Amino acid sequence: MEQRSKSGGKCPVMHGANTVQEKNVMEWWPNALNLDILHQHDEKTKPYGADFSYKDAFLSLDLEAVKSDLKALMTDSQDWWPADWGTYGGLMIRMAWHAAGTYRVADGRGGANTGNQRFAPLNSWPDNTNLDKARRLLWPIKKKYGNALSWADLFVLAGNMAYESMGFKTFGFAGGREDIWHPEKDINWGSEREWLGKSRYADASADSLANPLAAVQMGLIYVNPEGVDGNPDPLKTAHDVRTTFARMAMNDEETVALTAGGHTVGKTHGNGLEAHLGPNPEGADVEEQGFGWKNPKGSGHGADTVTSGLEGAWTTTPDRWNHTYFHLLLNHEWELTKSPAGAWQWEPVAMKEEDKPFDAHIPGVRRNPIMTDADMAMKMDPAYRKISQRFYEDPAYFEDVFARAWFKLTHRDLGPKSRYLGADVPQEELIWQDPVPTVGYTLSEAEITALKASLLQLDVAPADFISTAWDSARTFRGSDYRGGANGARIRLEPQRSWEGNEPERLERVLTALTEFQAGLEKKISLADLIVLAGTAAVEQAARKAGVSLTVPFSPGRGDATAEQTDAESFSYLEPVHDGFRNWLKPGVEAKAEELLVDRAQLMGLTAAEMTALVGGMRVLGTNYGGTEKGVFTDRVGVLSTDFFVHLTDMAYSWKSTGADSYALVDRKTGEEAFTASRVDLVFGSNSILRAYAEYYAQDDMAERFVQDFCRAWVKVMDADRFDLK
Ligand code: HEM
Repeated sequence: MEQRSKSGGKCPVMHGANTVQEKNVMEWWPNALNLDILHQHDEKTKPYGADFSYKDAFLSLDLEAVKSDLKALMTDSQDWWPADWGTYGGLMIRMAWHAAGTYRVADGRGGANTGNQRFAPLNSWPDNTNLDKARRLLWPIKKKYGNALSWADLFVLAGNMAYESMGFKTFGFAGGREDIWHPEKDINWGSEREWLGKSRYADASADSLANPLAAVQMGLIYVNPEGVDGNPDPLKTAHDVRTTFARMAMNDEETVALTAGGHTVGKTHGNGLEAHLGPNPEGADVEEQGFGWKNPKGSGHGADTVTSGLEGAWTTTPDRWNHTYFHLLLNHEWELTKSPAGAWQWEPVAMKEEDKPFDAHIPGVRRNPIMTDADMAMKMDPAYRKISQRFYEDPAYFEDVFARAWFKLTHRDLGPKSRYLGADVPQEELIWQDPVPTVGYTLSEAEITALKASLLQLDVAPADFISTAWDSARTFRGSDYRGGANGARIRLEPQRSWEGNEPERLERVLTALTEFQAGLEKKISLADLIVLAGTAAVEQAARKAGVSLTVPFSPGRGDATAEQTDAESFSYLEPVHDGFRNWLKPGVEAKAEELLVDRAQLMGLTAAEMTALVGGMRVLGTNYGGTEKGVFTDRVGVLSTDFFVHLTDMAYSWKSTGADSYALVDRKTGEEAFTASRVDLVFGSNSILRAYAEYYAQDDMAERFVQDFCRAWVKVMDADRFDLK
């Protein structure tokens, strides 16, 4: 940019960088479909080769050595960022909590699973102030253990070891979080262009926070510690806390436990003015080397630290695990005061000296403890108060609830237990892990072939087998590895009643498969049979297109029971659209093509795979409700490229025939040849999707298309088979 202005337009040769950074090509069309999200975290961004297995690398790690190094680090205070009371425990726990706390159950995105705190925007969120120091303190350990320990795993493990070094026994630790190498493009952090702008609640009394967002202001992990929009009022804050923690799948009890267990140790920092802090890491000068929030006051650290602007510790002994949080909160009167930085906080009206914590850096000096507005909510909100009282009276119970909630917080987006790695994985099976029983059988190729033939003899339309297998698998989302065909939860509530699963058709297919299962000598799970039947039908459709191939099938899925299924939590996986089966629930306002791409991203599909699957499903007769819309073929059930061929054929023109209704009109006769939905037309109108559609419409692509469709099919069916990976 500067180069061009300096040259005054005289020199036609651009010196230096030839790529223009300031404007992304697509910014000209702000409403264009974002297909980029399908290609994020491409192999090209990864510094190691495609054959690197983080799983193998992690399993080679001496976890006990890492843990003892981390414990030693907690009390090894560095002059460049001195530890409060000689321990980094509080700082490391806050870092782990902020890494995990971005998780939202609505779309499964965010969370601790990717190490995304290293990148913008999270590395520079106002709420993450000074966590750049926490990460840099960890660098020697990351450097020492290298690729065998991801940043993502290290963040969580550091939080655990912080607790252990301070005397709290954690519930366990599982590794397996693979780092990403650039920020996610798929996470909606909110549309604001201003940090800490107005609260996202249009009305504090209403539940108006748009899903999937789980923070009330841009740049916060959850709520404003000073109160809604910075106005202290613990009851209003309680409402914000309840909504936002529920977005992270935490109930009231877990919420109180987490807040209290978190604030049992460490402190807030506000010994100076936040306004004087330098730019955040992403915006800071090069000599800051990735650090941000340079603090001009005094030493800039230690006793002078400015983070949130609040100042003080919550408990009597914040350098170690203790049980004074509820004692101080519940047994004292608290009044509103301002920190040295001018932030609202609560301090006790009166308190015995020995109940007060020592200053973090000046020996022998005691300070008033403080509470944020959120802590006060734990006392003032009636439901939270009851829980706080119970925890106060039964510290062992509190410890158990907190240990479990901390484990859930930091492990939820790692997915089911089959993805957990390492010797510290807890034995106990937890309902939020969506457990699926393991099966003991194997199937030979001959057995699979025989089963497929018998399944196709059943009185079920092949398209119904395909739809059922698809519906059982399509709930999978790679954002938190939930959903999928494994477990056969499509036969349980709430899934079997979901509108998108066409309950009546589903019932028919399930009844046929259950009877078939009962007649088998070998016990085979329904989850396997659902996928196998769909796969057999796909193979048959391929054969009808003249392509004979065996679609790989990996047996080994289990059938989960209702007791193993958290029905409420599964309701988040309910589809409101399925662009593959050409369905948009009436009343859903989002653009169908955006929903399609979002779903494809969650399923881990590339744009080409998404295109192949849409094109294939259109000709297989799997449209929702058996509709004709988007079926551009007169040979339904043949895995042909007809959808693409007709879509790109200039013999037809398009016209709109109503809401989400279009027709393909024969230019010569003027007759409507096929009817279409908006999603169908997008494959002809969006330049990128059209490129894929044209690719498959080429004369020599029929066989290749069948192969691609089948590969993508297997990818979807096996998306949740972590046991195979
Ligand atoms: C209810 C919502 C919460 C609010 C509003 C809140 C707010 C805050 C604030 C303002 C700070 C001070 C940061 C600083 O100035 O250094 C802080 C620190 C801290 N928070 Fe929270 N927090 C919440 C929940 C949690 C949870 C769930 C945990 C962990 C389970 C947690 C763990 C910590 C820890 C350990 C610190 C101390 C950091 C240090 O010593 O440097 N907080 N929190």
